[in-house]
Amino acid sequence: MSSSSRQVDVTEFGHTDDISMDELTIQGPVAPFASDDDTMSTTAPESAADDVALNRATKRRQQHYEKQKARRKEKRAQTQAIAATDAPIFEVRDAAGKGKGLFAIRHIPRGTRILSEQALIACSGFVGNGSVTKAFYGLPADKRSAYMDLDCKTVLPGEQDISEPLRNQLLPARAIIAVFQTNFVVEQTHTLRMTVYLQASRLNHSCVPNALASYNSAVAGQVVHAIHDIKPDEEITISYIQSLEYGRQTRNNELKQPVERWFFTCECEACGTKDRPNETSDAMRERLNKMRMNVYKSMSRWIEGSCVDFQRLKAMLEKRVKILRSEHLIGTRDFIEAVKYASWASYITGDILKALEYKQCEKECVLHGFDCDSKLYQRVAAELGRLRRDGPNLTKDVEAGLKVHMKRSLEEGKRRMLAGQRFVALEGVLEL
Ligand SMILES: C[S@@+](CC[C@H](N)C(=O)[O-])C[C@H]1O[C@@H](n2cnc3c(N)ncnc32)[C@H](O)[C@@H]1O
Repeated sequence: MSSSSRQVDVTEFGHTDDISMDELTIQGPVAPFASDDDTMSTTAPESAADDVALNRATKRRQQHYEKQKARRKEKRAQTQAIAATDAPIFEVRDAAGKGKGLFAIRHIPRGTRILSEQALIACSGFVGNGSVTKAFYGLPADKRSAYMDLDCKTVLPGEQDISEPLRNQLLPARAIIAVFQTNFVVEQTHTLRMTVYLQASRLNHSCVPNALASYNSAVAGQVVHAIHDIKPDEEITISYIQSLEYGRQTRNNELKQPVERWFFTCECEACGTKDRPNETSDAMRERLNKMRMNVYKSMSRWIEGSCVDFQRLKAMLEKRVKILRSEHLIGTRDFIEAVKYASWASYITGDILKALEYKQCEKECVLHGFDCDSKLYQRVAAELGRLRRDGPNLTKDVEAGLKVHMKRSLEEGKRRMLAGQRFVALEGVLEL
């Protein structure tokens, strides 16, 4: 199917924010789609033999979906059982060489909401030293002391040669800023805000994270979900960087962008140690980076109206998904993006069954990583529902949705970059 020159509506594919929960439920087995569009011919039966083969394939798929559905139901029951008990599922403990960290104290199944928390301090608009100290002094005494107990590794300009205790002794207000700089997260609400949390701020970084942290507007705060099953005593980790599809060196450089905030070099299983770097993983992540860049380039060209070989793009995206799996990155933002694009590319090349499979996978990952009260889940579930219902008749919507999504991602990237740069304003701390 040629997709480069087609005129498209600017309706977002499947986007709706006010969808009912009924619409979000899976709508039974996938029906084979017949199409009067010859570009969809891979899914349209041409003879009785094709018909029989297609029915068999559909039946197999149906059984596969039923099994998956039963497995999901069982998992969901497990995570709900955990959420229903008041017993803590994690604790804050020393994490060798990393300060403190969060550790599971019992088995945490994938998809469990590990924590849901409101910000201790939130600053919006132009965030500078003044707004952070003002927010701090607005806290009750017990919260101020809990805040000051958070990590404050940050070294501000001009103080490289002063030891950490002395730095904070000399300039107490400086410690307030340093705690903020070490722990803030950037959140997209109706505006961009920078926040510090008491518990979520204890999460350490890994390039093979087992949890995902996000802002959830339904709870007006951070939520953290297990994206893998987590064993008792295992550390709960998240990724501090936007993408994990980079080689080791670049990932560690990313941790220092746009300014050094955290002062550590990651030694997770994907990084290895300085003396024994994990070269196999490094090669895989470099490959992922190249693939991702190629995908972005192709997509940008496509947005600008050039022709793109979607068959090749689809093959590359499928490879990307495979490598992400082998790197244990299922459920991460990178993985969700990869399956989303793989679904789009499959759809555009006429492989609707694959498009459905990838979309189902995306929905499952979003369910585990963000849960059903997130806007993202509601959107993806609605997209899957529409894909199931309307199959091949969505071409325009799919293409338009893809373009809107790509443009939005690029803008979001720029906004986040600006937010990070804005915070460099805190460099002026020594003038307090
Ligand atoms: C947001 S805090 C995380 C919690 C912190 N460890 C604590 O004790 O409160 C960020 C700091 O944790 C440490 N950290 C996080 N991830 C790490 C890692 N993978 N290796 C070493 N240190 C890490 C760094 O000192 C960083 O400045």
